[in-house]
Amino acid sequence: MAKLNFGGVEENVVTREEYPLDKAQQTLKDEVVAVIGYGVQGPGQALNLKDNGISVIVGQRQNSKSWDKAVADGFVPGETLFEIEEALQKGTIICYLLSDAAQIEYWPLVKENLTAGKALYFSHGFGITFNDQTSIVPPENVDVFLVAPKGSGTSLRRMFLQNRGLNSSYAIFQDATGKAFDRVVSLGIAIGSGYLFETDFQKEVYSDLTGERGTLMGAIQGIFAAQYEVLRKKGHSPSEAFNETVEELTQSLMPLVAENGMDWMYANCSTTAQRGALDWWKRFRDATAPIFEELYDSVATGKEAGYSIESNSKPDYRVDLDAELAELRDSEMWQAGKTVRSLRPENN
Ligand SMILES: NC(=O)c1ccc[n+]([C@@H]2O[C@H](COP(=O)([O-])OP(=O)(O)OC[C@H]3O[C@@H](n4cnc5c(N)ncnc54)[C@H](O)[C@@H]3O)[C@@H](O)[C@H]2O)c1
Ligand SMILES: CC(C)(O)[C@@H](O)C(=O)O
Ligand SMILES: [Mg+2]
Ligand SMILES: [Mg+2]
Repeated sequence: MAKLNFGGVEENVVTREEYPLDKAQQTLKDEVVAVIGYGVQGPGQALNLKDNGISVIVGQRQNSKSWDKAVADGFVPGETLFEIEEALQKGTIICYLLSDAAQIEYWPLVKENLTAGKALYFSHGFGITFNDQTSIVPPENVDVFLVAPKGSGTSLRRMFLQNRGLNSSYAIFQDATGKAFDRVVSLGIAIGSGYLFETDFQKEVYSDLTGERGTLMGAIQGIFAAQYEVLRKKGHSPSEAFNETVEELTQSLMPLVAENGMDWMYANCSTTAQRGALDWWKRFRDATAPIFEELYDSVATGKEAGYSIESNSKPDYRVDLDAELAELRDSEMWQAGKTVRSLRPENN
C-alpha cells in the first residue's frame, strides 16, 4: 500500500497501479457478488463490476421500478437478477446497497444468509456505526468492510464509461477470513474507483453525513438562495441573479478549481475579483463555522441518523420527498436555471 503525502500528512492509499484490475479479477474469480438494491449506487456499481468481468447478480424486489431498470440495464431474471432472498443465498459477497433506512428492515433476512466465510459489503458506515438505532450487528465469522464512492452512483458509472475513476474510501470492520483486505480492495477497483483511501466506518459516516448536509449539498443550496434573493431584492433580473450565483460557478469557475485548485481559479480571474474574493472569504468562513460545528455534533450524536431513519422508513416517504424536491424545482431561482440551461449552445 502506498503512503502519500496529503498537505503534509501521510496517508495509506491503494492505487490502480499497485492493484490493477487483473489482480482484482483474480482475487474475485470464485466469488459471486450479489448487489442488493438497485437505486443509485446499485446500478453504478453492478454495471461497472459486470463490465470489469466480475460475476455479479442483482437482488431487488420484483414489481418495482428498480427491477424494471435492472432488466433494461441487461440483468436477466432468473440468471443474474433475483428476488432479494434468492440473491442473498447465491452471493458470496453481499453488497448491501438498499437505502440506509431499508437496510434495517431487511437485516434479519441478510443475517440469516450470512454463512461462514461470506463477506458483507457496505458503501456507507451508517448501519454499523449507528447500530444502536439500526440493530445491524454482523456475525463474527464473516468479513465486513466498505467501499464508499465519494460521489453519486450516476457519476461512478459515467466516469467509468469515460475511462476515468471516482475516488472512494475503504474500511475493514471485521476480517474473519484473513482475505478481507484483498476482497475489499478488489471490489473497490472493480466498481471503478480511481484510487482508494483508507478510513474506518465511523469516520466515513461522520464525514459523509457532514459533507452532504454541508458544502456538497445543503450549504451550497443555502448560500445560492441567500445571494440570489439579495440580488433579486436589489432589483436584478432572474437571469442576472442566476448567472452570477450558479451558472458561472458550475460552467466556468468550478471546472477550473477541479483542474488546479482555488488559487489557480482566482489567478485566472481579474485582479479586481481576486482582491474582493480574498477580502471576503474569511468572513464567510467565520460566519458559517458555528453552523458546521452544530452540524458535526448533530451527526456525531446520532441525531442526523435518527432523522434520516425516521423519515425514510415511512411507507410513503417518497411522497414527502418528492414534494420537497418540487419546492426546490419550482422556486424562481431553479426555474430561471431551467431557462438558462436551455440557452447553452450545446443544448440546442
Ligand atoms: N447515492 C449515492 O450516490 C451514494 C454514494 C455513496 C454511498 N451511498 C450509500 O449507498 C447505499 C445505497 O444508496 P443509494 O443512494 O443507492 O440508495 P437509495 O437511498 O436510493 O435506495 C436504494 C434502493 O433501496 C430501495 N429501497 C428503499 N426503501 C426500500 C424498502 N422499504 N424496501 C426495499 N427496498 C427499498 C430502493 O428501491 C432502491 O433500490 C447507502 O448506504 C448510501 O448511503 C450512496
Ligand atoms: C453522493 C453523496 C452525497 O456523496 C452520497 O454520500 C449520498 O449519500 O448519496
Ligand atoms: Mg451520503
Ligand atoms: Mg458521500
